[in-house]
Amino acid sequence: MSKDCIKIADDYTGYALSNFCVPRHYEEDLENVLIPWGLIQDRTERLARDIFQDIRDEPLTALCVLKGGYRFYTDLLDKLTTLNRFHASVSVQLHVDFIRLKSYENDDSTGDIRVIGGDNLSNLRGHNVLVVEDIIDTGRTMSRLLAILQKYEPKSVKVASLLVKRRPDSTGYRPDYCGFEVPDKFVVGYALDYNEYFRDLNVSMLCWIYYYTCLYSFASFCLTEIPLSALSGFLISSDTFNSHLKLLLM
Ligand SMILES: O=P(O)(O)OC[C@H]1O[C@H](OP(=O)(O)OP(=O)(O)O)[C@H](O)[C@@H]1O
Ligand code: HPA
Repeated sequence: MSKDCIKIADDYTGYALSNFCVPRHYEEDLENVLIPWGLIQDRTERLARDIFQDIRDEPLTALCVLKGGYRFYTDLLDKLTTLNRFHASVSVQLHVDFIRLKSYENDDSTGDIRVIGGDNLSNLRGHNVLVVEDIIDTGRTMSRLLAILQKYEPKSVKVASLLVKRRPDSTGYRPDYCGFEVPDKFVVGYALDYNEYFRDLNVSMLCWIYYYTCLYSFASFCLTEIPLSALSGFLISSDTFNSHLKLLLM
C-alpha cells in the first residue's frame, strides 16, 4: 500500500447508536457506529488528493465495483472533480466505468467470484484504471478482479478501497489507497450490505450478524431438511415462514 490508512483497533467499540439518527427499521439490528459519515468524507477527501497528486495530468478511468462500491465511488469522484476545478496547473480527465461482481451470501465469501454485469472491459485497454471498492475482506474478490483486468491490457491499475478488514485468513492483498483498516467484524451501511439490507445507511455500522446467521441457518434447515407437513403445527407454509423471517430482518 502506498499510503497509510487509519487503523481502527480491535477493542474499539465505536459510538452508541443513540447519538445518531438511525432509521427506525434498523434500530434493533445494529450494534454501534464504527465510522461516522463525516469522517468517511474527510478521509475520502485526502484519498482523492493522494490519487490526484499521483496520477498528475494523465487521464484516469475510475472503475466502480458494484454494488457495494457505489457510495464511496460517487463521493471519491466528487472530490476528484473538485480538485480539477480548483487546480489550474494540474488536471485529471476522468472516465467512469462500472463492473458488477458477486461473491457473498449472508456474511460468508462463497469463493465463487462472478462478474454479473457492467461495461465492456475492452474499453480499458491502454488506460490508467483506478478500481474503486468498498471493502477488501478476504481479498479474494480483488485478486480475481485484477487477474481479469490484466487480460484487457490497461496501461496501469491501482485500487482504492474505503475499508480493509484485518482477518487471519486474508490473502494478504493490500490496496494502493485505503481509507480505514477495520477489525474482523461484519460491517454494514454506506452501501455495504447484508443480503441487500442496510445499503441505505449513511454511516458504517457494526451489525449483530450472529443473530442473523442463527436465523438463516435455522430457516434453511427447516426449509430444506424437514418436510413441511412435520412443521404444520408451527408454520403454515414456507412462504409464511419466509415473510416472518424477512420481517425479523427488517
Ligand atoms: O475480499 P472479499 O472477501 O472477496 O470481499 C469483498 C467483496 O465482497 C463484497 O461484494 P459482494 O459479493 O457482497 O457484492 P456487493 O458489492 O453487491 O455487495 C464487497 O463489495 C467486495 O466486492
Ligand atoms: O463486512 C462486510 N460487510 C458487508 N459486505 C461485505 N463483503 C465482504 N465483507 C463485508
